[in-house]
Amino acid sequence: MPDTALAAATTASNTSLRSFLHGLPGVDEVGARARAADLSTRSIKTSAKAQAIDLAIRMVDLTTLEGADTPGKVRALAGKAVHPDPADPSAPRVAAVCVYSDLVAVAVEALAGSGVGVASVATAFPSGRAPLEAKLVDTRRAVADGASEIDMVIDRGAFLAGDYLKVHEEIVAVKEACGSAHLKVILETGELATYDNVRRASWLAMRAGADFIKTSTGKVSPAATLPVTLVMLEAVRDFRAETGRQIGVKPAGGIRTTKDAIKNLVLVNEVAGEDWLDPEWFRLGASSLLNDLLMQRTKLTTGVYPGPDYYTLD
Ligand SMILES: O=C[C@H](O)COP(=O)(O)O
Repeated sequence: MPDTALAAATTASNTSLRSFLHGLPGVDEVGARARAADLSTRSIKTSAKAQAIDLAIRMVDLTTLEGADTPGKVRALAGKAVHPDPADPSAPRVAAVCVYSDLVAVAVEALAGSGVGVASVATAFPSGRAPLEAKLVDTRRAVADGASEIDMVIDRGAFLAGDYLKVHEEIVAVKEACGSAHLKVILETGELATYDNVRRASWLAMRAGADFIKTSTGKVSPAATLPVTLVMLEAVRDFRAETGRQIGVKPAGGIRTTKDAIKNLVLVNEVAGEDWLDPEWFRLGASSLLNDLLMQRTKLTTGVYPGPDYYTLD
């Protein structure tokens, strides 16, 4: 894509955004599925597996996003984020704990000095259906309480209706409200209907200032499928080639096993490249992946699986 096309997309008009996004090359859906399936069959050596598991742990955004969340649950999760395996201090800490905005202050206090970030969902998560003013209040409150990362949802209704300008402007406004906090933009790919839309939404979010693009809220199925993550990894790769700016990727929702995590890491390496194989550029949003990573880690070290009650609940 010529630079002039990219420059034109910065003009804040729906016509220019539409022209840019619909001018992106179409996604070969069959090809994307086939490539993701092919890459997911790659096996890795035992020594590489140990490294991959530790990397995956360091990439986890340990998430609780339930209506029944309590300060006590968030404190327990924070403890687990810092010391995932109480019996093995060599187990690395996770990247961040991800909570609703009203629980940010609790997480920040519990994680003070730990190096684990606090991410907060915002902007009327998970639906995204609220006036922009309310979304900005939500964002500013989370940042004021100490969130270092904001996970915003896009307005899928506006996107699907072709109102790209509204989506663009909301992301720009939320980015500004974030201040120094990093902004992850959730596309909710399970509602975007086509892979072409996933590519368009990725570019729209990146153009508007996203630091990360994230697949899903975890509240809609399908969530983080490998072909969708592949399309988003292609987008960040191509965006960096065009602009020199590197954007992170966060698949989230339904990632529960070490196998799932390693398939994602293979995808990152093969599609975007090893520059993305770092928690700064790739995260795994998950509420119940960490225990499986810890179990597989212990199995590699000791040769036996720990019992089912060994780890605290995710
Ligand atoms: O952002 C993370 C997701 O909400 C987690 O989804 P999950 O509960 O399916 O792991």
